[in-house]
Amino acid sequence: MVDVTELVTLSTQNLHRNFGPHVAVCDVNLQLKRGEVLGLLGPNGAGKSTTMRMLTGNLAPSSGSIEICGIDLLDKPLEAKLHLGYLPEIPPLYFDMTVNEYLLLVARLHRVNKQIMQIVLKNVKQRCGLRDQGKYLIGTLSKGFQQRVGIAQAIIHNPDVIILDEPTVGLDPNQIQEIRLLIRELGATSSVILSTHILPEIENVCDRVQIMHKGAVVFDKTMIELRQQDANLEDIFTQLTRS
Ligand SMILES: Nc1ncnc2c1ncn2[C@@H]1O[C@H](COP(=O)(O)OP(=O)(O)OP(=O)(O)O)[C@@H](O)[C@H]1O
Repeated sequence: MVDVTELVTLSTQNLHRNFGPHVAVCDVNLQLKRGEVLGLLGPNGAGKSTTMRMLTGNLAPSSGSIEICGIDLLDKPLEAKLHLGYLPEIPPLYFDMTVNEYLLLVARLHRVNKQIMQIVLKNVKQRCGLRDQGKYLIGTLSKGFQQRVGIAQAIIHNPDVIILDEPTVGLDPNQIQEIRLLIRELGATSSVILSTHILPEIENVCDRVQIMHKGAVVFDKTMIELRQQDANLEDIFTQLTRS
């Protein structure tokens, strides 16, 4: 018999964040299962990045709780973060390091075992299409390749939960296709949360979609449910976020 709690990799209870009097995120309750790719949609300022920053331990909630693989993120941040990979809106890159130097640094920070280090580095570069870029300074790479390095740092330690804030922004159509395939591949074994403004991206890549508006989750359905109801995501989005 499968233990359902083992399938849940991330859960939040009444997640809330104010900036002074402004409510940026309001009572977000979320459960994510292993093997699930969740698309987070919302107009500018809806609260997506604030939510993701809280889920990754980069911003303290005003109230509420977050568990990653059953570990309380606020009580045991280091332990919980071992299970997390995060690509923020602006990738955390060092432009004066080579790709190899940077990925080695990130792998060490994530406590990747020394004995498997070279295999891990080779593997992540291969998955992210960076096989030939290892010796280049990150600052000299194109935007698309820098984005790939950003994704590589998020997945290098094989995390259970991967959070990607607009991962395909600034990429050309071929690169977008490759990154979408990679996200699907990641979603086969991990849980992925993906924020994007591109509706077809959600339709192509995600198993479930949530729409945020004014800090709250106003829509939550699986792609199967949407298809069964013959619902149009663009119409739903416009109706729910017009005001
Ligand atoms: N550090 C901050 N100080 C004050 N207000 C903030 C701060 N960060 C975010 N906000 C506000 O919180 C709200 C939610 O912002 P957030 O960046 O989470 O939205 P978003 O959905 O990610 O938007 P976008 O799609 O434009 O990236 C906005 O009104 C924003 O101005």
